[in-house]
This record gives sequence, C-alpha cells and structure tokens, in this order.
Amino acid sequence: MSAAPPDNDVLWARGIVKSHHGTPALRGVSLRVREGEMLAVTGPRGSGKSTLLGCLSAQLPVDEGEVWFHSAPVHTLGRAGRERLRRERFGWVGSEPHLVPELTARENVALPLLLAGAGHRAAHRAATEWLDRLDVADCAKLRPADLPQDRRQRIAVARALAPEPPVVFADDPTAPLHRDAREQVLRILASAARSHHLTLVLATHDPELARYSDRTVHLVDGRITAEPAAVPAVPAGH
Ligand SMILES: Nc1ncnc2c1ncn2[C@@H]1O[C@H](COP(=O)(O)OP(=O)(O)OP(=O)(O)O)[C@@H](O)[C@H]1O
Repeated sequence: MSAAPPDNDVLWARGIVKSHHGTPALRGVSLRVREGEMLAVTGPRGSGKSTLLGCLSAQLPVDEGEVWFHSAPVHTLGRAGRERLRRERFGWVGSEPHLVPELTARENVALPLLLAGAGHRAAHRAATEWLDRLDVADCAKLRPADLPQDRRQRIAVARALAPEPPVVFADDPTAPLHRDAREQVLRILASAARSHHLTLVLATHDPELARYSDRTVHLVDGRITAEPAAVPAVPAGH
C-alpha cells in the first residue's frame, strides 16, 4: 500500500493516467499543490490541461494513479463521493460561463451559498459584494441572456469565488474575454485567492497569464515536461 501524501499539500497526484474513449490524454502525471498556492497549468491545445483539472477536481475518475485532497484519497471515491467533494470543497470556472438562465446575476451568485445552507439575506449580501468585486454590480438584476459574454464570465467567476471554497479550478477562464478584461479578471482571481487564502489551479494557453501564478507546470502530450522555478508573480492588485 502506498504512503499518504505530505500534510501540507492541498492536492497531491501521483502517476495519473487517463484516456478518453481510448485516446490517451494523461500519461503519468504527478504533481503537488500547496495550500494558498496559485498554480498555472500551461501547454498547447490537446496537451491534457482540461483532463488534468478534471481529474484533480474529482469530475473525472482516473484510469491509473492517485489523487489526494488534504491527505484523503479522491481516486478511490465513487461517483457520489466525488460529486459531494466537488460541491462542498471545490469551485469551478470554465471557459464558457454556464449560468442558470432563469435567474438574475445576483441569484446565480447566491445560489451555491443557498445550497450550502446560508440564509437568503446573507447569501444575497455576499453575492452583491462579489459582483461588485468583479465590476458587474450593475448587472445584479439582469438575466444572463441580457448580458454580453464577458459580463457573464465575470458573474461565473463571482459565483465560483462567493462560497470561498478551499480550492478553485479555472479552465481557461479568460477565453471569452477581451485582452483588457482578461488581465482584470485574472488579477481579481489572483487577489481573491491571496486575500481569502484560496488555492487556485488555473489552466491557460497564455504564458503571459501564467505570470500571475506562483508556479507553472507545462504539459505536452499528456506529460509534465518541466516545472520551472517560480517566476516573479505579478503582485495582486497591480
Ligand atoms: N471527451 C473527450 N472525448 C474524446 N477525446 C477527448 C475528450 N476530451 C479530451 N479528449 C482528448 O484528450 C486529449 C487531451 O485533451 P484536453 O482537452 O485535456 O487538452 P487541453 O490541453 O485542455 O486542450 P485545450 O487547450 O484545447 O482545451 C486530446 O487529444 C483531446 O482530443
């Protein structure tokens, strides 16, 4: 039996192998993510970034290897256990803003807080604060269909951050945004992660955006090719 990972790692993975319908996506990936760290996963299209985030965030079961969250095994959980872990401990921002179309922006952001048991007033107050941080407070009463893509994405970021989960996964979160908005949303993600001591795992094509992270791992063809020494991060709020 293998040893449990070190206590100070939030996420710890060893030898992850994962295929999609016979197409190998990850071919033995090992990595660790420390508490409060902002880790960027870079690599060309099809290199396995989304699959890696899927395996680390318990969305996808691994074919081989181990994934641990705070010294508890994830790779041995069944579907229900993985779903509970995701719902209770992880936030997710995808490259497309998937919001509930019938709800206003504020209701969308409040929803995960209400599902976690918060009272209506507290959930709506927190949602308003997060919309304000993401610079979309003016959209609070509008529904997703009335908003452009980049505003919807900011709301999706607010929704992921509002419950302040221990880990937020962001899979190419700036893809729907224009250049200036990309920088701003990334800065907000980075500063929220730092001020709320969240751990952030971010997949991106853009090495420039990886500058906001504490550390980068680079994937090529389902393998980590290099884990460069920490590059100077852009200070939050700049
Ligand atoms: N649902 C799927 N069904 C079949 N093959 C898949 C599926 N998802 C991913 N793949 C394949 O697995 C490999 C890794 O894909 P993945 O999406 O993880 O890479 P990526 O680095 O995130 O790519 P991108 O930057 O384009 O999002 C690719 O060869 C891809 O075609």
